[in-house]
Amino acid sequence: MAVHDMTRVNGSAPLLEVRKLRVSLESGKTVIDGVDLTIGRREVVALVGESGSGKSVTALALSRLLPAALRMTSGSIRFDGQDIVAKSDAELNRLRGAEISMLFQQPQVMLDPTSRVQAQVAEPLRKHRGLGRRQAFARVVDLLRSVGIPDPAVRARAFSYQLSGGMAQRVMIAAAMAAGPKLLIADEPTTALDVTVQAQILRLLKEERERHDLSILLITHDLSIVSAFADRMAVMYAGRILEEGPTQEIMRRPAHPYTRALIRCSLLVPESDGKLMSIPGSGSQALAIKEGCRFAPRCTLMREYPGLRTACCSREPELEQFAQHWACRCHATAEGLQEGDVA
Ligand SMILES: Nc1ncnc2c1ncn2[C@@H]1O[C@H](COP(=O)(O)OP(=O)(O)OP(=O)(O)O)[C@@H](O)[C@H]1O
Repeated sequence: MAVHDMTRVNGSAPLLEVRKLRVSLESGKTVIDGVDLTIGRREVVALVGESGSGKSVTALALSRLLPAALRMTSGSIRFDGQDIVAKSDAELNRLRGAEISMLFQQPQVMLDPTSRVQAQVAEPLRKHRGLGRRQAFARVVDLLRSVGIPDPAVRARAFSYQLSGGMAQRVMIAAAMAAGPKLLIADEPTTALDVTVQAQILRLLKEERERHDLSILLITHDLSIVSAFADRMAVMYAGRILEEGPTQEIMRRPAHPYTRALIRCSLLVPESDGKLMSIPGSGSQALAIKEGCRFAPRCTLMREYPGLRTACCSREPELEQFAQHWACRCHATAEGLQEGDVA
């Protein structure tokens, strides 16, 4: 049996390697339960899944920015040869913004309305690159120009409340890119924007990746964005990754019934009964399941193939390899794939 281990991506050592990450609430309740995640250099990896599945907590854990109520209880995080878990607060402070940057959903909320654009974009330049006021201003204007902001010297002196949502997100990207990070974690970066602006921002992120050899972890609910933008995707459910691999392969041949349901929901095409597809039940109770697959209570295969019940409900299925991607095997077994079809 192939073991889920991606120590190399496209033949080279990955930029980020997360192994068996666990995060719990102070009460002891586990919210991230053994996540493995690998991001190669210049690779875009999308993390998808329902609300509450643990995407944002995973992203925050990567640069050790968990809120006080949550703590990492085990696992390893290696970034560019560095052990993130062993780093001191001062070392993490130097890393964040310089080597790992973050981009969030609501740019107008994230920007300080009382401070000028130039101050906010210059902050990482002054902190991590030691630039003086004048040099930093010139660099800010260059950065604003590079993210497509017209009249950058004028906009640099504006306050962020004077910017549209799309412009504000461009400013956030300029600030995130200012110190030349290797990894950008983008948590729903286009969700608050209208669709035409969404496309512009995604195009800009693609350009940034090309220009700066950037790797991106993209968190999104939107599978059309994943399909257009991500090299690989990881599907998260109740604190675990259920399926992971090259985006186009998973979109064409999803193995896990949860992934299949997500893809069908995203198509917004009515089912045979005329209703739009939805996944019955909710994932909110799934973390409480101690044995077996967390998706089992909502799984259509479980109803169609009662023979699966013993296997799926008695132990958490391990991910196994199908062609180039990973998911649990019992679903393939249920669908009658022959031994030879499973790598
Ligand atoms: N500050 C916090 N305090 C307590 N629990 C939290 C906190 N932040 C997240 N959680 C819990 O951790 C789990 C994962 O939340 P997370 O925000 O990572 O989900 P998500 O997949 O990013 O959802 P969404 O798509 O809605 O942002 C949820 O059960 C959530 O309630």
